Amino acid sequence: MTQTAVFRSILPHEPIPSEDQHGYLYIQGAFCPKQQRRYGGEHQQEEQEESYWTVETLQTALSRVFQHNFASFKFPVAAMQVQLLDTVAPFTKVRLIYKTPLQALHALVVIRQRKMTIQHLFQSIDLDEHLGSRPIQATLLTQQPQLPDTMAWTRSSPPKFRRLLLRPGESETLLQEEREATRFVFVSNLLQNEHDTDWDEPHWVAQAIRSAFAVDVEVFVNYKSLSKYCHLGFRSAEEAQHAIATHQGKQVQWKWADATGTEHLIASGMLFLDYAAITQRSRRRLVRGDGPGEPSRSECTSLTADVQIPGLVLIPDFVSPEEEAVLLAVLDGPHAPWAPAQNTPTDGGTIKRSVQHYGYVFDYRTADVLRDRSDSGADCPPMPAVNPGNKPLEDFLVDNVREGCGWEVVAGVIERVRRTKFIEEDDGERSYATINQLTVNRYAPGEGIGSHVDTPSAFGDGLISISLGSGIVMEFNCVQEETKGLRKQVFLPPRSLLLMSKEARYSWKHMIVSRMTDTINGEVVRRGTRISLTLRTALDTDGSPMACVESHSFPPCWGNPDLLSPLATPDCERNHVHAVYNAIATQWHHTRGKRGVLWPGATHFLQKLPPGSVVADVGCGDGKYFPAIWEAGSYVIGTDISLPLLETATSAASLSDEGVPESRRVSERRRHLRNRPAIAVADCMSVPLRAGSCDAAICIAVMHHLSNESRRRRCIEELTKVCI
Ligand SMILES: O=C(O)CCC(=O)C(=O)O
Ligand SMILES: [Fe+2]
Repeated sequence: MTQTAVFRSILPHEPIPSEDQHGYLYIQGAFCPKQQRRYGGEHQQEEQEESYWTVETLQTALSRVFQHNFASFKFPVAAMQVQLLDTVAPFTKVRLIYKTPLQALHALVVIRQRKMTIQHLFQSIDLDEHLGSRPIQATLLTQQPQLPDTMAWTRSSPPKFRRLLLRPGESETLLQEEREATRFVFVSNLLQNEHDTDWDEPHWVAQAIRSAFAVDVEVFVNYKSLSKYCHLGFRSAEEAQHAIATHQGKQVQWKWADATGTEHLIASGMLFLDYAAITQRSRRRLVRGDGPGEPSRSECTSLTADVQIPGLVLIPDFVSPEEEAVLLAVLDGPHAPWAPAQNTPTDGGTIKRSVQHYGYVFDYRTADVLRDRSDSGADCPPMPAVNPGNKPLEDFLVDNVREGCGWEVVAGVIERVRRTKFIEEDDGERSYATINQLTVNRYAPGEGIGSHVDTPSAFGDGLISISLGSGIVMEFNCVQEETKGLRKQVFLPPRSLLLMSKEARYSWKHMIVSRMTDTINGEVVRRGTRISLTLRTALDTDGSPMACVESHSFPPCWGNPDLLSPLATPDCERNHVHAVYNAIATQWHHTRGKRGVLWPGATHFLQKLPPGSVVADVGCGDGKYFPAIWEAGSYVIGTDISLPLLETATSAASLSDEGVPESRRVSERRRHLRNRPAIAVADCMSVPLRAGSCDAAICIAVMHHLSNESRRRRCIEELTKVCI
């Protein structure tokens, strides 16, 4: 036995491994005397004394306590060895080694039942010190390796069972097969209703049941409600069948004698047994996260099926990887409408993470929704609206994902959420069609969100959070009086949807701890950037849902949606104009570029310009009009948003006269101009030429590519600007 041995805690339902040579108990508390404080007379001066306890003194004291049978204070189980696991004050961890696992179990039960404190322990050896008065925490340990996956239920989430009874519409053959295959058994008439106060120690009851059935059986008792039934998990279906065959209808009277010799009645009456199975939800649990040597360590491994907070639902893979990529590109892209930093202060300063609000602004200062969108700072972008035409929503999403139309995909995913029928315990199906507010949170590694309940008067029931990019652990803290302080962690995988409704929404605070890593399944995982979509129903002051303010105009931006900034390139232009020209630039030039026909009106206009004029050719493409400008005796400065197209204007093909009709050739006199045309990559929304620096501007076959009126107006303004 060395200090480096690996231990894991035994949960109440687990069998105590019979192969364990010894019994191990882990106890926790502050085993060091409190620093003594003396108050000096009138001046109330505080004088502190350093703790003089050392590892040796404590080791001696603890050994005296635990290695003797102190009948007087009813701690009759002497340990073989006492190991102090900490080497510095306040010495919180101690491991006791007993001769047998059963002895360790007895010691555990005594410590728990007597709610033993450290003060209590040391009184038995007349140690007059100021010691802690909080109950010691005791856990039974084993050196056995982890349980097989099928048995490794987490502490907070034992499986849920159902009786294997024939339900209307179900096949009898199927039921028979299920009964033959299950290793779980329902037992009733087993537990006493009238029990003494010492009775309900889980390990103790479990031990009694085990000795009646089989040592290796798992025992699942609902101790909270002290119901008269329990479930047993045998190692195989055959063992389960055997147990039913041998114990059905048996008259029993089981007692359990504790270490002091006191007998406790566990069961009396006629047993009834039946087949049981675990429910679908329980199957989805992850394996236990207890790390080696650290009993009861809370780890962030749980899915909602484990944490069992009523109203908490997690749907993995709610968005596809393709949808996620497109959503991240727009929501974290250059045109994402982040809220100005001054819009996001909390009491303690400015919140670190960036946020976007749609529909209604959530004001972190007042923890309320800004209901009047005409107020300054309340004019966030409207909710992205779907426009699927006659298409089913999912086809609309597939098409827009393929085309990379990100805002349409945001709108489609919101609509998918509104149409989702969530299965909630007790209530059956429920959907949240009234969703009218979206907050996008961007968490860089190390960023989080403080513990909160979303303001009940600001948002209705049903808070939805979709995780994109990195997964993260969300922590829930119970605020309900009876179970206050209960803490649960849920891992939110990327692309999952989390619903918080009812108890999970109103009686639990949620938070994301600001840190760089999460421990998932015992493994420390670095966080990446997480973008979350929080979808809620903003409420009016009378509690009714606010109107849904939505728009098909993308990209969304702050301010009046009718006055969309013309400077922002809409996705449809980016994807259907820019990307297309970039891709086809060379072919386009060959097939219709220089060799195509010029507009007669345009050539006429150019010829009428006074010689020596400077002409801006905005959206010049491959420079098709350059020769006509030069031949008219003018100079040209060409701009275009597509670099590949501009490159064709200076390519070898452009410089050669091969295949170019006589009328389109550049004369010898103008050759020097052709060899180094003045060109620049530029957006026609912002032409980089000084106002009035040109004599004329042309903009040919461009305007129809601009997708809204404000952009077309803006382009014309730019053309006028360079000439006037
Ligand atoms: O990022 C999340 O998933 C949760 C955000 C949240 O709780 C909130 O914005 O109120
Ligand atoms: Fe929240």
